[in-house]
Amino acid sequence: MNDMTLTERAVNATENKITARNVQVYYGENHAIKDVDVDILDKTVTAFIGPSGCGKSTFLRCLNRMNDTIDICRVTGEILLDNEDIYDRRVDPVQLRAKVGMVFQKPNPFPKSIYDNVAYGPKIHGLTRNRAELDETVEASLRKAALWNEVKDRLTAPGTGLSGGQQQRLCIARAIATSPEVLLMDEPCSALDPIATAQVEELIDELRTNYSVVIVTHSMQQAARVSQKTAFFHLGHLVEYGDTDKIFTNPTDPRTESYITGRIG
Ligand SMILES: Nc1ncnc2c1ncn2[C@@H]1O[C@H](COP(=O)(O)OP(=O)(O)OP(=O)(O)O)[C@@H](O)[C@H]1O
Repeated sequence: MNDMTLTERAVNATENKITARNVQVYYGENHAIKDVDVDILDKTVTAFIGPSGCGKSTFLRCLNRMNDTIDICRVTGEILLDNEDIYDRRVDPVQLRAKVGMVFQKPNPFPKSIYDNVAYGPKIHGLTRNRAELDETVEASLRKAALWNEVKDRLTAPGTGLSGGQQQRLCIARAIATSPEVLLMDEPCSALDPIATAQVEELIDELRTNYSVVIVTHSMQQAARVSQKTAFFHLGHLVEYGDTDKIFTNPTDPRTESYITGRIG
């Protein structure tokens, strides 16, 4: 894969998918996210970068309320998905997470067959009416995750028997199967070899045709390759957010410059 091909493609979306205003996150006394305002665009890949511990994963988890599962974590401020407050008490977090899917650092397929891994979400959310529809959803999701050709003859084999890169694409297929609008990816390539990483990066670029994708990455090269927008976090603050090309070639804030030139982080 040519490093430049992905970033050269023009940003084709300007609509906001997620709007965050004045977001604060606390773990007990630790104020981990401070005054974050950001607009995440639809049909765009947004990269969150910054030194270890700056709050990238914490803020990512705010976007589908995964922080709800951490007892000591408290989130304040406003996060809107299509102008609706995702922290409104009427919002069911399980339904929200079907709309705002997540892929984790380490591939984590369920100890089930390849088919059942992908069918799980549509089944629990009642998205298909019969087996034929479920089969279609499973196939379409595996195709979108660029995995179908590799697994179509062994759908009943365990998902955990696939290679690391295939497992990660299976997890992406599982996330896609509930027809999400946003995909959150927390360092999705950190456990993968360079070939599997290139495949997943290629896939991320394809996914933005249909989804808003937000990716946390430690790799600035990866952020430059896959994203159109980049947010740089430092000590819990969102220091700078803008076009990826601008952030990497002509950042406004000296802290961003120090990070991308390797002086901090
Ligand atoms: N489950 C948790 N319980 C308590 N504190 C946490 C928890 N998760 C994160 N933190 C704290 O929140 C701050 C931000 O951590 P976070 O993992 O979001 O940063 P990060 O930028 O994603 O780091 P890394 O790049 O190392 O993954 C840190 O001070 C961290 O110790």
